[in-house]
Amino acid sequence: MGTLVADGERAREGGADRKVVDVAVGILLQPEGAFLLTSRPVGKVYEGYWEFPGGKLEVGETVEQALRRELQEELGITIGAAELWKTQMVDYPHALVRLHFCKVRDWQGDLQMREGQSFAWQVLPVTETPVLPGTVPVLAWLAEERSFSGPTHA
Ligand SMILES: Nc1nc2c([nH]c(=O)n2[C@H]2C[C@H](O)[C@@H](COP(=O)(O)OP(=O)(O)OP(=O)(O)O)O2)c(=O)[nH]1
Repeated sequence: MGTLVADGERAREGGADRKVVDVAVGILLQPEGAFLLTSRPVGKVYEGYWEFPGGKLEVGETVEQALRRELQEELGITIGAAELWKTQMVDYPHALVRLHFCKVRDWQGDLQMREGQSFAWQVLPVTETPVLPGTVPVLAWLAEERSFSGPTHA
């Protein structure tokens, strides 16, 4: 299971030089506050787990460019501005990832699950299960922002 890495902490597993994989993640927000979760496609690590859509940065890409490409590829939508909100490192057995979470309020096109994912517009508490470990902190940040108390997910 993934372990959240605190700010300033260095991941020791696999040596100090363990490569960090940067990931751009989109929190698509409806005007009333519902947010989009998608399930990880068959064949990927953590298949079937629920997460915010996104993916790894390719060489030379900014977070915003990667997010725009990933959401086009995976969901068939074209996003407007992406506001970088929070960054979180997670140490998984398969990779050490740095997640760049961006809020997106503006996009064009109808949602298409191009990788066979499922999707759900959710509010707190999230009812879809299981939620990816690296997704859980976002729910806590949203809860704080919304003065929501109680469990953030089932
Ligand atoms: N998209 C996304 N990834 C997350 C979240 N939380 C979290 O820990 N991750 C991790 C899971 C993966 O290790 C990594 C994303 O990699 P990925 O395999 O989904 O990315 P990708 O679409 O570029 O994959 P691929 O082309 O290599 O198949 O980030 C989240 O909320 N959304």
